Amino acid sequence: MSSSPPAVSLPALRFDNVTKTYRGGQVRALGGVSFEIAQGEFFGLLGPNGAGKTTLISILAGLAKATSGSVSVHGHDVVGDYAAARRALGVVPQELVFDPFFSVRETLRIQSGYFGVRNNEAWIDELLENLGLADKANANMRQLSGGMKRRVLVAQALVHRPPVIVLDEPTAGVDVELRQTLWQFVARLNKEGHTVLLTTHYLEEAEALCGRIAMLKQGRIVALDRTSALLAGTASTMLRFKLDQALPAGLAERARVTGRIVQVKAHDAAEVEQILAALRAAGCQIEDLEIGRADLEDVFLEIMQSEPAAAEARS
Ligand SMILES: Nc1ncnc2c1ncn2[C@@H]1O[C@H](COP(=O)(O)OP(=O)(O)OP(=O)(O)O)[C@@H](O)[C@H]1O
Repeated sequence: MSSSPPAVSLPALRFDNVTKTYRGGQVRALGGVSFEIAQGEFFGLLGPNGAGKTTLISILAGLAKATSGSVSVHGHDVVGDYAAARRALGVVPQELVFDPFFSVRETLRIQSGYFGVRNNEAWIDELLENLGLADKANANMRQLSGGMKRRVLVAQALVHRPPVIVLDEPTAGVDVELRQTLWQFVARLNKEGHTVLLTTHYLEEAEALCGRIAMLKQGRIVALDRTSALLAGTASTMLRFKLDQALPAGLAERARVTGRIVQVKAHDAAEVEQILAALRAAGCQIEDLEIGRADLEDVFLEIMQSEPAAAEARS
């Protein structure tokens, strides 16, 4: 049996100066990533495409090897103590890979066997029920829609009741119903003490769910803080409106434009007035004006645009 100190004093996950290069050092996916996630946290890992999120999760799950540095799960090194580290983890991968010949229930039984868990039917039933899969238990994997397969991926990751749950973009391309079902269930597991590490491009989800967030850019952490602190640390007001014509010079370079929707940041009421005056002076006909608080997407864009990739983590 292990002689480690009581589990509660150990971080759930620890990344210590993790680097990863590909193609003989030509591609640097991770450039020295260090942070810890405490047991029971709901933690978000955000970053643009290619930032290194999946690489970090692959190293954590033992699917890729770090070029240098180390990663541990509840104190178990993912290389030196692979079996124990892997047992403590439930990883929901991005890609849907299944054996098409097994039914949903058989798939979950096989996965239980892989982790040496016997007599797991009650928990498998609970997973099927909570993930809206109960009526698909005997369906073959190849008969399921993409969204249903994704539910099975989640069930598969949780079959051995891991204390740490890792979700790599679990809601990419899935419908609203599954997102709600999934978040309800994951939030319940988190309340019951499971640690959750989530990567997502849906920043609204990260803002609603995660207590702390790290942002990766080009393989380095450029922000790491409580979600509330990240939100508080940015300009507090956003003007949002619709516009069918070009923005006047001076506003165009400060604005975020998505189709007809324009968003401009303002630091205070005087700046709001200046922006509206500039629009009026340029003869812009704006519609559906809203003045609201900056959200995580605004914070994310601000950090990604301003932080040099080589910046060290703020914690
Ligand atoms: N097997 C590989 N060979 C070469 N380069 C790779 C390999 N896997 C990843 N990379 C590179 O490493 C970097 C990080 O990729 P990674 O997939 O970890 O990013 P990500 O943050 O998960 O992106 P996304 O949001 O698109 O999933 C990218 O530049 C990518 O091209």
